[in-house]
Amino acid sequence: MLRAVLKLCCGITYPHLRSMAGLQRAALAAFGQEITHSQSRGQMALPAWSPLRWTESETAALADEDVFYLKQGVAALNEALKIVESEDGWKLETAEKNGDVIYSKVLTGNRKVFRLETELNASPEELHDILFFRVEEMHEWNPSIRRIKVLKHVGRNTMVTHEVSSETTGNLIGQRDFLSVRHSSKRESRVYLGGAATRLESLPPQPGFVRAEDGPTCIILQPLQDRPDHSRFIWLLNMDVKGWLPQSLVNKALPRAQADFTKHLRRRLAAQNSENTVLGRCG
Ligand SMILES: CC(C)CCC[C@@H](C)[C@H]1CC[C@H]2[C@@H]3CC=C4C[C@@H](O)CC[C@]4(C)[C@H]3CC[C@]12C
Repeated sequence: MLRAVLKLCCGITYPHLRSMAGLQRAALAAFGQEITHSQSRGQMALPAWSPLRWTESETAALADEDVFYLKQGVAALNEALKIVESEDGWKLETAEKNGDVIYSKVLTGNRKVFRLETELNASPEELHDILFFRVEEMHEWNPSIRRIKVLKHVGRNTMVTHEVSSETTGNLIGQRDFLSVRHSSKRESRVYLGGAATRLESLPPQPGFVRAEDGPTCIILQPLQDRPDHSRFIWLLNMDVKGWLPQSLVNKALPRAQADFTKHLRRRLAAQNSENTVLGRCG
């Protein structure tokens, strides 16, 4: 099992590692083995971004099922990054006054995906906190979400979540539920969030709900060069909403849902910022 984790972490799945020269890769593999040894002897602190960064007990307790979700999460992030970083085939959908720009692209198999790019008034760390670690609070600031529940944690950076969208609020599509694996990773100053539809025996599709499939999807959070407390926000929406709906309706609703989500995220950040100002003044 440990070998599986090591193989996973040492780069078969991370694209920037896959493209490394042979010698570098060998060095990294050796480094990985060293880490695993030192870690099992409890000698070494790993950097914050490292996917190997689990406590000894967590690693030891990692069941095959956990490795499965971890692998799925990492693979989802990598696949989504490949799509979002591809250069050709993107078409401008909308450009808003607030800076949101949405592009779309049709993938093989006729799936249309959407890439929203904008700037947000928060650092990548703050957004990581709001969008990943505090994902269960999302319904409090986003009316398109009914509820989100974390069903399983694998370490700090991987989880299985159940999401239910709202039945109303500008949603042309109707209520859906999603079961997803979500994974986050930090490299240098960037934060990456990835996700994809997954399965969990204890939560099969629910009667009365259409289970949609999210992903492979990702969000990239990158600090602005001159303002590190602001972020460039790039979000790939890649969703199969399922059910019987005209494609033209779905293709209209998705970028709208994406713009809407970002609008509420902005409001959430503005509320937090004004709260900080008040607290700052009082303190
Ligand atoms: C169009 C209809 C069917 C759906 C509308 C609601 C959509 C936009 C909602 C439903 C569930 C939501 C996702 C739930 C959880 C996460 C994980 C988080 O780390 C980033 C945001 C992300 C990825 C949300 C993005 C927006 C989302 C996909």
